[in-house]
Amino acid sequence: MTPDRVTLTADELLESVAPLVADMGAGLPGEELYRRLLQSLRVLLPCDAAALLRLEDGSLLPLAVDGLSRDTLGRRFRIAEHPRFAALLGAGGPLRFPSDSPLPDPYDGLVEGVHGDLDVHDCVGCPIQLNQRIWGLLTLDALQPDRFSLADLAALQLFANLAAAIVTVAGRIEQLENRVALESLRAEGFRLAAAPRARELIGRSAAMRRLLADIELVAGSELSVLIQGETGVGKELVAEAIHAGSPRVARPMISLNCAALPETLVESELFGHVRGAFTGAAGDRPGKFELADGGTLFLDEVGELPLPVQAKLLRVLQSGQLQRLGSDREHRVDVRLIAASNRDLAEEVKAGRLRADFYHRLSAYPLRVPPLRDRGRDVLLLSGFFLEENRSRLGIGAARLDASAQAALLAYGWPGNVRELEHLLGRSVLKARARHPQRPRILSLGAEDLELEAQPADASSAAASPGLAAPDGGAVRRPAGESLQEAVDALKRERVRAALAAHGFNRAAAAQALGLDRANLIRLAKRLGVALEPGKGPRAG
Ligand SMILES: Nc1ncnc2c1ncn2[C@@H]1O[C@H](COP(=O)(O)OP(=O)(O)OP(=O)(O)O)[C@@H](O)[C@H]1O
Repeated sequence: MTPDRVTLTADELLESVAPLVADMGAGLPGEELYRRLLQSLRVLLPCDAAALLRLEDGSLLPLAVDGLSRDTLGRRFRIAEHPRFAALLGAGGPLRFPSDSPLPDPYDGLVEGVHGDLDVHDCVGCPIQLNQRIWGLLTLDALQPDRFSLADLAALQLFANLAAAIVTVAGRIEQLENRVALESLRAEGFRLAAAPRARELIGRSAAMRRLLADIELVAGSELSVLIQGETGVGKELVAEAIHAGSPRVARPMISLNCAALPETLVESELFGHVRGAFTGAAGDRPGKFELADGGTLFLDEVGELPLPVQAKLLRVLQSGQLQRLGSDREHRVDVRLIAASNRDLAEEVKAGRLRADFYHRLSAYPLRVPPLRDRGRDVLLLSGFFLEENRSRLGIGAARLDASAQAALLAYGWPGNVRELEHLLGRSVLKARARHPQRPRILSLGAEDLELEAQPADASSAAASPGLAAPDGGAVRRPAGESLQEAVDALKRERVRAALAAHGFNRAAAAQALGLDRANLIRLAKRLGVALEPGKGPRAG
């Protein structure tokens, strides 16, 4: 709860603002400046929560929060769904929502230390203007009604102005650090505005920051990028981010999942065909390579490409020339390649399943996406992001994680990574809603709502192998003398068998339980010699 309020004096105002002005001159990073701004604001205007949000594409993105749960930082609040935010953005100045305001509070359930509904409270906010345009919002919430006065609104306006100055300073510092001239930033802005936006990569952990810095570095180059990492870590999102940050962004990124196609079709998908090239080729058709001309070709599950196709692909990459199947006409293509795999491709080369020359051509710039268990509290940010998406989709007033749920999410090993978290939260919100037909204003998820399985002690180290798709957490046996790869394969075999049996050999359901694509499961089962039908040998279908 907030301490008793004080009356604002000019001295107090000066005292809280002066250190901030000094911080601005000290070259601190933006995030730290924003955090200090909120802390000073809460000292001056005692309250239970404060937030700084940036306006982007019809949503508000929290940049810094104080007194709100950590997962708030991952949430994206769509303005159309939050009337208080809409009112604040339209207010032109500071605005107060009294405790009897009928408008739902976007922070319902998110104020730290409050476990039930946020029933009686006082809330103020103020738009932040930059270059005569609304840049974002500052908001304050107090659990006590009538906490804020008219004088407080004036102080809030002052802080909103200060926030605008801090945003400008932080932006300048970032530009200087990146040694990017303002003009080129502007040009970049126009270029990006014209192109479709990549999905956002949520995360602030050290591992994610390193990855984001790598993405930024390689995006502007023409190098081929090989993205490796376990299943569900976000490799496709990383590919999108590289394309979005590249000079090719105005041209398309064309994707092909090499595991999803039968071998006979892969070549025609990649290189196209002419009429009559094979049975069923009724007309001329360009391949993905031609469609990606001037842009980026993203080959997902690249380790699944058959060896002859690898050789052909390598020739096209080296010469920039291709022929559609059944044609001898040469087409020139200018394509940047990004490839991804959840297998350890160096191992695949050793095992003779991947051509070494092809591997080296792909991995001019190798990137490894860290597993979710190595991203610390990013789990909570991502949870906030997915909860907000589900809340919005299901028309729920508010969805939150209680302390037990947060602890359980942080303790879990995430063998299926971000995809597993996304699906788990989607399921949990749906089930929790069904359990509460009276529709409470705040749907609060506890650890028991999450249905997280207990982790074996060595699950995370076993899952650390990039070749391992999705162990579901059973016991792991390690016979003496077995190599790591053999042990991993044995574990995979056991998991795939168990999943198929548990789902009556329904491949789609088993694949989903393992966090894999159906086609991937089939390939994996074939490679491991696991029967895809009851009482039979391995067979694709
Ligand atoms: N950092 C992130 N922020 C937001 N969403 C994410 C993030 N990482 C992954 N996701 C989401 O998780 C899901 C899985 O991501 P994606 O398909 O990119 O994984 P992948 O590594 O390519 O998986 P696979 O190896 O199985 O193909 C997607 O819905 C994606 O949007």
